[in-house]
Amino acid sequence: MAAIFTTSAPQLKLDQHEDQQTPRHHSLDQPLHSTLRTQLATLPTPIKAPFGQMRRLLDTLLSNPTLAASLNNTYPKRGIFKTAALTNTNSDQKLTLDISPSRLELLPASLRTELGPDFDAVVSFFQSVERVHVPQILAALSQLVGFDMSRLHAARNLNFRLCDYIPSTANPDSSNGCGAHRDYGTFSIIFQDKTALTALEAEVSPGIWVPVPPDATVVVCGWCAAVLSGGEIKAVRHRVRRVPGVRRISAVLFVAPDLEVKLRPFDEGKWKYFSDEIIHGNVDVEGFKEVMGKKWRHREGNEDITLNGQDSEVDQDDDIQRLVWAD
Ligand SMILES: O=C(O)CCC(=O)C(=O)O
Ligand SMILES: [Fe+2]
Repeated sequence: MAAIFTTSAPQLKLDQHEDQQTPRHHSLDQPLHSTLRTQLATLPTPIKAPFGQMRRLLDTLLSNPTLAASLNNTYPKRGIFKTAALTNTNSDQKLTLDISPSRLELLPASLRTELGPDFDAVVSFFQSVERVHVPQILAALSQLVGFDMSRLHAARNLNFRLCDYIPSTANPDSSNGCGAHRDYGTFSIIFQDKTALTALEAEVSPGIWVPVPPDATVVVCGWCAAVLSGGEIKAVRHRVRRVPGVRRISAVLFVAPDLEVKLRPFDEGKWKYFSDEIIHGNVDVEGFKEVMGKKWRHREGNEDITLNGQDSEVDQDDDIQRLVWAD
């Protein structure tokens, strides 16, 4: 089913779904590039994620603050293992472990040894996903948008992230595992540990949230894909609902264009839908990541910001919409 433009809001809108029970992401018989166009796409035969080792690594870091501090000291600017949810009741109620390729290079060999085989298993899992699935998805996106996306993704602007939705956060009754957002980059591959009850949800039309099956490995496109494709690819809003007492782990590989890539639609015919900032080539990936980064770190409890004296989620999303789209 094709996506459509509307003239009043020059953003891709999903067609109304006849039956809102399931997100349109798991039609495995459709080629990947056609599902990426409007919704989440499912990877039919994903690499198996080592969730047992992931869980053990997260448990080790949580129960060993000295080890966690040594890890965080290798990247003092932001840290690696983030635990704001242990003390912040309003932020996303999850812990994260962010190990980008560049941060990995900063790890001393002795610390790597201390982190042990579980850490190694997690790193090699992400490296396999990068080797196998990233080219596959970039090829599908290239076919969809009609230009070679892989040449914009040569410098490994990636992040390997584990999310741990532990029950014992500062706000154990909260259902907010991960607040509604769009990812900043080109796409993210989300592996889930099959935990039922808690759910990753996608917004299939404004205000309509639909759970993704807990055993699906999904591809969610982000803002960079939406802009570069001239709105042909949708940046899907998603969130994670949490259930008290239930732990969920996910592993996410975020893929973004190289930092110096200008965020401007490849097809000039689409420029009219975008802001002056975008069409004049004033927004590059690095600058856009900086703006978005403040918002997601705020949502995750790792940075304080106020926007126009407020910090509501709606304002934050509106801000990005204003930066990207024409009035
Ligand atoms: O945990 C998940 O399933 C999704 C997490 C997510 O959307 C994110 O970290 O951007
Ligand atoms: Fe996300």
